[in-house]
Amino acid sequence: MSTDPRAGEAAQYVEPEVLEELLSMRSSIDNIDAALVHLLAERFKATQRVGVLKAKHQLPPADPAREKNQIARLKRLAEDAQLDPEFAEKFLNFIIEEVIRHHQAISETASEGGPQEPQQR
Ligand SMILES: O=C(O)C(=O)C[C@]1(C(=O)O)C=C[C@@H](O)C=C1
Repeated sequence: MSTDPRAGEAAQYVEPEVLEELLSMRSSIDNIDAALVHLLAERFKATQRVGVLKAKHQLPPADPAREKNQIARLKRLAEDAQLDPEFAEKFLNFIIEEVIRHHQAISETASEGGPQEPQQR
């Protein structure tokens, strides 16, 4: 039995040469997935800062005009990159929905007198 974590169920029914090719492709997929996780982590760190700023200045969590521009831009980029623009739109909307939830949570914590920056005298 193969112990290569990339093999999955394919190891049971694929010729060794095909399996080798599949594993090589899966290595690239694993690297890309790792990059995606790191990119998303950085994006959420940035949006966390935006959430704190918005709560501090009583700004609404969502900015639909900004979202409209982001989606239009991302769809253009997706088309250029031969990625389905409808998928790019759904993906960005999915992330933004989560960001807005985080912003709302930060704003609720702030309005309940939650963690605040030290007062300057
Ligand atoms: O740019 C902002 O104002 C954000 O809060 C970030 C962000 C995003 O995730 O890109 C999230 C919510 C807004 O509706 C627009 C954009």
